[in-house]
Amino acid sequence: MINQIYRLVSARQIEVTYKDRAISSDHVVVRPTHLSICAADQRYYTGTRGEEAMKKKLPMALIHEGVGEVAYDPTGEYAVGTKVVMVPNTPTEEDPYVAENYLRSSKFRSSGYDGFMQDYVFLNRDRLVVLPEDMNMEVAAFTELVTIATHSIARFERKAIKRRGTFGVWGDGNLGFITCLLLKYMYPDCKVTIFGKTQYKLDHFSFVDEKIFINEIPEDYMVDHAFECAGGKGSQYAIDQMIDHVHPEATLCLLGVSEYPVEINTRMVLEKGLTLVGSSRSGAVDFQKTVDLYKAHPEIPEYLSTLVGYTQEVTSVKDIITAFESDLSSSWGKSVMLWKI
Ligand SMILES: NC(=O)C1=CN([C@@H]2O[C@H](COP(=O)(O)OP(=O)(O)OC[C@H]3O[C@@H](n4cnc5c(N)ncnc54)[C@H](OP(=O)(O)O)[C@@H]3O)[C@@H](O)[C@H]2O)C=CC1
Ligand SMILES: O=C(CO)[C@H](O)[C@H](O)COP(=O)(O)O
Ligand SMILES: [Zn+2]
Repeated sequence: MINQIYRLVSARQIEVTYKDRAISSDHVVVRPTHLSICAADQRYYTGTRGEEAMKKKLPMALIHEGVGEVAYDPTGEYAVGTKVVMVPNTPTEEDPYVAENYLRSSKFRSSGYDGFMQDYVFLNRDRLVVLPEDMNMEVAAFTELVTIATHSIARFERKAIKRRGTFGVWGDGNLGFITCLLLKYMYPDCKVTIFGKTQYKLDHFSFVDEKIFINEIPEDYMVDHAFECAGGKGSQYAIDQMIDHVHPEATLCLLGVSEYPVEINTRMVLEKGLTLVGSSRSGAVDFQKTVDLYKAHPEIPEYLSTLVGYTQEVTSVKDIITAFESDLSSSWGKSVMLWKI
C-alpha cells in the first residue's frame, strides 16, 4: 500500500512523501488519531537542534508521542479499531544489562527515523500497548512523556539509597508536573516539593505537598532526593540548586535536555557523595507499566488532563504548521494534534 509521510525537510518546512509498504505478519498497521508535540520535536522544527544534527537526521517525520487505532493486523491478534499507544523506540538487539532505550543500535522515531506523522504507522507487534476503552485520547496522546517519568523513577528506585522521606522536583512544566504526580502515587507517604518560576504554572500542581519559587528557597531547606525537569539553560541553575538542597548521599535524577554542555559543581557532588542518574527516553516495559498505572488509578489520567493545553484538528500540512507555531506561543501544557489528515 502507498503510505503518506509528512516529513520535516528543513526548519519550519514540511513536505509529503509517498512510500510503498508491503504488509507482513510482523507488523500491525495503526492509524494515528492523536499526536502530541514534544520539546525535542520543536528543537527540530525550529532548527535549534544544531546544524550537525539537522543535517544528519533530516528529512524525517516528527512526533514520538501518539496514540491511534489498529487499522489492520494480518494475524488477527488485535481487532480493527483497538485503541493503542505507540512505542517510538525500536530496538534491533537485546542486551542482558542495558535497557533498550540506551542501546546505540536502537532506532528512535523522530530522531533520525520517521516519527508518527504518517497516514499509517507500521509497528512491530511488541511496539504497541492496548489502552483502556474509555481512555481520554487527548491525555493518552502524551503517554510517552509519562513513560519518561515512569522510567526515571524506576532507575531511581534501583540506584538510590533507601531513604524516601522527601523529594524535590525542579521544573514547573509538563515533565515536572508528571514526575510530581507519579512520585505522589508511587511513594504515597513521601513529601513532594515542586520548585518553579511561575505562579500560574505552580497553581496547577494541586497534589504536591509544597510549592517553592526557585529564588525564594530557604537556605536550610533540604530534600532526600531531587529530579531535574527544567531542561535548556535552566538545567544548570536547577542542578546547582539541587546539589545545594539535598542531603548527603542523595540521588539527583537528570531528565532535562540541553543543547549545550552544562557546568556541574563536582566539588560538592564529591563532598556530599551524590549519585547523578541520567535518563533518556523509555522502552516498551515502561509503556506497559504506565498504562497499568492508568488502570489502577483512574485519577492519574484525570490529573493529566490539566496538561492538555491546546488542540488542533489537522487535515493538511498547513494545519501541522499551525499546530507547531501555536505550541511555541503556548504558555502551559501539551499541544495535541487531532490527526485527521
Ligand atoms: N530525558 C528525556 O527522555 C526527556 C526529556 N525531556 C526534556 O525535559 C525538559 C522539560 O520538558 P517539558 O516539561 O516538556 O518542558 P516545559 O517547558 O513544559 O518545562 C520546563 C519548565 O521548567 C521551568 N524552568 C526553567 N528553568 C528552571 C529552573 N532553574 N528551576 C525550575 N524550573 C525551571 C520552565 O520555566 P520557563 O519556561 O519560565 O523558563 C518551564 O516551566 C526539556 O528539556 C525536554 O526536552 C522531555 C521528554 C523526554
Ligand atoms: O524527547 C525525548 C524522548 O521523549 C528525548 O529527549 C529525545 O528523544 C532526544 O532526542 P534528540 O537527540 O533527537 O533530541
Ligand atoms: Zn519527547
